[in-house]
Amino acid sequence: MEKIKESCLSSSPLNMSDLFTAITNDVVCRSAFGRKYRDGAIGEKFLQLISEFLGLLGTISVGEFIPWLVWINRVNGFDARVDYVAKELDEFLEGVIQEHADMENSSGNDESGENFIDILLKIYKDNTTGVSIDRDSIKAIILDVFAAGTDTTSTVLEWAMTELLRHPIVMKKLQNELRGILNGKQDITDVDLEKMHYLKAVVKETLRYHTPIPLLVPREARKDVNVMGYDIAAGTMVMTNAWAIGRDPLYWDEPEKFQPERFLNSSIDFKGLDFQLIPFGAGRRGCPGISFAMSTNELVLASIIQKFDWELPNGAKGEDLDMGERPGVSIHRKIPLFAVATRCYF
Ligand code: HEM
Repeated sequence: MEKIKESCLSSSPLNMSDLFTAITNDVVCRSAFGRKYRDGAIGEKFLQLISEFLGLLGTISVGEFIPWLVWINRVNGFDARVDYVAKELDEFLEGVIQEHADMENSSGNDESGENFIDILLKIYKDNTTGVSIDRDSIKAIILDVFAAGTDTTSTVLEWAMTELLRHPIVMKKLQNELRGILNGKQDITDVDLEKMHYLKAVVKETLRYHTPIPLLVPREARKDVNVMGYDIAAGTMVMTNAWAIGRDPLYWDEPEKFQPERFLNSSIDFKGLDFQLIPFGAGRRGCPGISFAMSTNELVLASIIQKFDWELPNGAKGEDLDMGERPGVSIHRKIPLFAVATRCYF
């Protein structure tokens, strides 16, 4: 907030895309690792590795689709990049785990400020719980949370802010709701968020209109099935186009318009039970991070929209914004979003 305030005082444009990436990195790092990993040589290396890792996840590997062409991955350097990133990330995560183990040894069994790694390490050491976990699994779980939770959440914030800047009436309506509920209060609580129905509708509409992972995560059919008249043989890789479902005119009125109002008097939710809106997938492998993601999205959006007025730089209009998308597992803006905080309310 201080950084935005500074830019507001000097009326300088802020790279909102970078800002949202930094916030979500910090939030997930503090929950998963117990501290931020942004500054210094280690932080820089970590961010660069994560970016490589996500890039590799989003790369189409020929061998995955045409198995006899798998040798191409060796020739074009894909396998070498995977090996390099796997080794470096493993070393990094080993270091993080060791740091926590050392801290615990030096400070006894202090429960204060316990984070995800501390809890996993406890399960690792404690064999009275009936649950066992090895060191590799700890590393895999932490990386899973980081990779699944950071990029996706910042994508939602980036597109939500883009749409708010393109739709000044929606922005004003949201600001009125937030300022009405908070009434000058600076800290936003869970109880406040519960009352913010328009905010929730804006986030839902962003998840529908800019589905962060458009093709979800591929699944494999375990047995022969028939879905809506289509035969799917056991072993077939199935991809779900959640983006297309979210824009299907059979289920949505004017699907190509960004209209949060459509969710105000509707019970449609994204928890995997209403199949016309499945940005988090569905079923037992559906996203376990929904609550974490929604709290982060709602809290960040509510804070920046309540505390500041926003405009596009150099008097640009919403319709001037480039809406191009960058390919990847989660779909970011092709060009970073810049905006100016024109007035500060704290
Ligand atoms: C807006 C943000 C997010 C979106 C759109 C999203 C979306 C998804 C999707 C589509 C899947 C695959 C579901 C399926 O195949 O049915 C998934 C899986 C997963 N997500 Fe999220 N996610 C988000 C945030 C998070 C966060 C914050 C975390 C953790 C803190 C998280 C952790 C995971 C994990 C661990 C899986 C794998 C689950 C499994 O394979 O059983 N996600 N997510």
